[in-house]
Amino acid sequence: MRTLTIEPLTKEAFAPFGDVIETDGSDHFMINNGSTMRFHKLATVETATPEDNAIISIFRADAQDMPLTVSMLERHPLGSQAFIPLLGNPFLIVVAPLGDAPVSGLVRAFVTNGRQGINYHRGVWHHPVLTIEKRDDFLVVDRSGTGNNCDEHFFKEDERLILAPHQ
Ligand SMILES: NC(=O)N[C@@H](O)C(=O)O
Ligand code: NI
Repeated sequence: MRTLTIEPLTKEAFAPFGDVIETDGSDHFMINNGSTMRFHKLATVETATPEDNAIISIFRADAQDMPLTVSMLERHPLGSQAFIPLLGNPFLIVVAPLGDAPVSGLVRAFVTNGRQGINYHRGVWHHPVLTIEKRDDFLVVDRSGTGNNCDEHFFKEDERLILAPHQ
């Protein structure tokens, strides 16, 4: 099984999968009579139909045992999904490009710097949220509506991957 190389998250590297929500290196303009910087439209919320809603939730996630065998990825075919850390901790991301199924050889892993969130574009394969801390909180912005919005793909045994952040 391939051990994933964990890359530092950058807008450029993550572009095939979605947006990086961060102030570093992001355009901004002043509002509120010059007292506030607005880092405007860092990402957009994708939905599928006019009846859909973009909703805001909080995920309180517990750490997975590491090293982790990545045996599955999921995607949301009807909308995007954003994770913004609430406690300033780095977290891990595992993604694969759009397609009918994730391709094991194209799976990539990233680690955030604690000041970054991400917005998975609609249909991008990703692992459910992966904390580094024992428990961590995320603001999550994603789509609510009718229909199935979560496809899961389970890798064959020889396609599984290893995520080993502490090695
Ligand atoms: N199921 C759910 O809401 N969470 C996943 O989509 C995830 O990416 O963590
Ligand atoms: Ni998800």
